[in-house]
Amino acid sequence: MIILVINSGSSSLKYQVREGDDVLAQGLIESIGEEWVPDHAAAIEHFDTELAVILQGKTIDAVGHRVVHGGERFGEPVLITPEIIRAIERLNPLAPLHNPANVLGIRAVAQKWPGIPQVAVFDTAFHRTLPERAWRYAVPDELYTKHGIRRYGFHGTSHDYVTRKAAEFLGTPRENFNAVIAHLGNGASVTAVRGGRSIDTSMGFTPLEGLVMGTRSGDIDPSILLFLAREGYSPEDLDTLLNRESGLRGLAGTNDMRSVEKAADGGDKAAQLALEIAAYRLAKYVGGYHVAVGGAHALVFTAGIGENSSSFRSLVAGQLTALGIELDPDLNELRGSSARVVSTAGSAMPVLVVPTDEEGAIAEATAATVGAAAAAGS
Ligand SMILES: Nc1ncnc2c1ncn2[C@@H]1O[C@H](COP(=O)(O)OP(=O)(O)O)[C@@H](O)[C@H]1O
Ligand SMILES: CC(=O)OP(=O)(O)O
Ligand SMILES: [Mg+2]
Repeated sequence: MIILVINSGSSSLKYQVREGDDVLAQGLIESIGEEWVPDHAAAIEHFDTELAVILQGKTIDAVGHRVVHGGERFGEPVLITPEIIRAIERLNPLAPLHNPANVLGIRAVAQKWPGIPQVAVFDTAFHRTLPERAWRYAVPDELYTKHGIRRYGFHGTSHDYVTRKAAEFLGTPRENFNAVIAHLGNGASVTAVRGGRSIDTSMGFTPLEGLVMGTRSGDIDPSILLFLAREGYSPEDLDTLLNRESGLRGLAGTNDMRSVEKAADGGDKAAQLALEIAAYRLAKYVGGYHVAVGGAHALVFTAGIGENSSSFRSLVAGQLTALGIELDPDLNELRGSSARVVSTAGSAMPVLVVPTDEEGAIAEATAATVGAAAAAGS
């Protein structure tokens, strides 16, 4: 089965064409909204020509989409229908950077290839096992019952995949595996895994809570919003401020970790402080989640920063000596595309780097969902 996987961001679209474990094509279209790629439909036209060459007459059997917010309704991957699109759209306000783009991607595919089965795979799904003490905010009940205000958690496809790979790598049955998983990309989140399931995670009602991210503030005192609102900031101003102008960008002027590290190496004090704050905040979560899972068997780094930045891993580990965590400087510098240990033999728990593969996991889920629907229909 040939599957096209689409991960639509607000201004970019990542795609992969997979046949089983083979990646036949992949790409990234940036600057959607600019003149040369006005919208997501135009982005699809961009890679359609390339697809025709690669597929050589074969056709795509199904399309799998990463959908960031599934709310309380969506757990398992679902076959997309017009009703499902509307339900995803109703969740737009909860993931303003992500869900509207996801819907645009789905509609663009439906328009381009009418009738092709499309599947939505939700970032929130893996966190449906959170116990209530972790997903409840300490606010009056009607905020939950009326507005659905609770912790949902995100990056679930990645946390789930990385949990499976890490357990396999260590030879631990998943159901006995406790770990702290740090997904550090443009968006960043950390998950407490107990018995192979998510029991707590740093992102909350939206992907804004938790760690310092590329452009997002992560945790702040909510009174700051009230204060700024009284100073005349509108809801849109606050949204832009915290979702797009904060995090590494707010502290150091850029959301790209490579640029922050380069500036810090060159002596830029703001960049050095940004790294320190981001590492410190993550280390505090790791300590908390080590307690939450009843003793982690591993600390796992993944995604763009987690997989590639040895210096950020080292900054974080430097804050975790109280847990007996110790990185091996040589192993930490080694690069690789498969799971590996970066800690010393004497470290109280292994520190792993496990490359994530959200697209592979989405392709697998898409094939399974389409297969099951076909079996049910025949
Ligand atoms: N070699 C590297 N060293 C440090 N940071 C890196 C490196 N490669 C990628 N990154 C960082 O990873 C982040 C992007 O991660 P990624 O997982 O691709 O994000 P997303 O999927 O959310 O767009 C960026 O901040 C980028 O600078
Ligand atoms: C949910 C989220 O933050 O996703 P991303 O890291 O792709 O922005
Ligand atoms: Mg990502």
